Amino acid sequence: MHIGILSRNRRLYSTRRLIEAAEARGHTARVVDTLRCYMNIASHRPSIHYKGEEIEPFDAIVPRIGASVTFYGCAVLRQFEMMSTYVLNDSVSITRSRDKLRSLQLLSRKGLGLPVTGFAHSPDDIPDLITMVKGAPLVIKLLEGTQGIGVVLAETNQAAESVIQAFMGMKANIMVQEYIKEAKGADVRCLVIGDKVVAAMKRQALEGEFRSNLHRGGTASVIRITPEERSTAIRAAKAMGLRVAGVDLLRSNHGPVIMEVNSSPGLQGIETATGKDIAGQIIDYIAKNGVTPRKAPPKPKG
Ligand SMILES: Nc1ncnc2c1ncn2[C@@H]1O[C@H](COP(=O)(O)OP(=O)(O)OP(=O)(O)O)[C@@H](O)[C@H]1O
Ligand SMILES: [Mg+2]
Ligand SMILES: [Mg+2]
Repeated sequence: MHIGILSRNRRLYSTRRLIEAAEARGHTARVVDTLRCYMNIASHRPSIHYKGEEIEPFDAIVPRIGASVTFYGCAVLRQFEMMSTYVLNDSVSITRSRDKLRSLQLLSRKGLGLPVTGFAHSPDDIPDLITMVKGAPLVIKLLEGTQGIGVVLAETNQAAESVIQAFMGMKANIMVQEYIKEAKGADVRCLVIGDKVVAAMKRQALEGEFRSNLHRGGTASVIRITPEERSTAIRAAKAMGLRVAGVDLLRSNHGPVIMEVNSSPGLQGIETATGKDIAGQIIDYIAKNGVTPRKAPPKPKG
């Protein structure tokens, strides 16, 4: 196979590992800088141009699209889809996963466990919103935050009210969530490939911190997950339409609750914690399940 890895930077751990894994299996791989792809979308024969030339055909594309380039990255990925190239995660699923509210609404519809979560626009509705999510302690989150930045724990209703007011005053989109205290500052990352959880790790927050993000000083260790956690993670990835996903769970008193589903999960933390060759498993999955024949684009219907 000839695999294209959509990534901004070839030196990133996950990108490097995917190339290594592809080459180790006798495939070829090329890093394509997402932001250097450009295209004529009105052409009757969809194509992508790259640094002055039409890009070569790929058997599969592995999108590694960072949160800051979601919009353009998904447009490029959609163009590959137009060209009938197999994409590991498709543009619709990635767009979906980047909107925390939309994701939680979808997961809820599938009956998956979630922390009680509320969302409101008007400051007039704050007291009611706080009551609706059962009062403090509450977690308040910026919808577009990452790496734990913009996630605040409010210990009292009064603190919650002023933090929500402040965020609303800044026109920031937020959601308000029940604080899962019994998780004790830990979450579980399940790495899903296809219909399997291939690896799982526990991330534990620093002493005195509730956010377990590795960027916030959290530490990762290998963990055994329960059958219920396993099936929750697999169903969550499926509900989102993702073939590869990092599903983050909290261990609550009423079973696993999903915090979020990541569509470009990092490989460094989980490979280091578990010692598993996740990049290799991703390439093996594509070789087995992916790769549509390149020369036969589907006939237009109707
Ligand atoms: N409702 C909650 N109850 C308990 N702990 C929570 C809750 N929500 C978040 N946390 C803790 O805070 C951390 C960061 O929250 P979250 O993952 O939602 O945001 P983020 O990491 O900033 O977003 P992203 O992962 O998309 O970058 C989580 O890993 C978890 O440890
Ligand atoms: Mg997170
Ligand atoms: Mg995330």
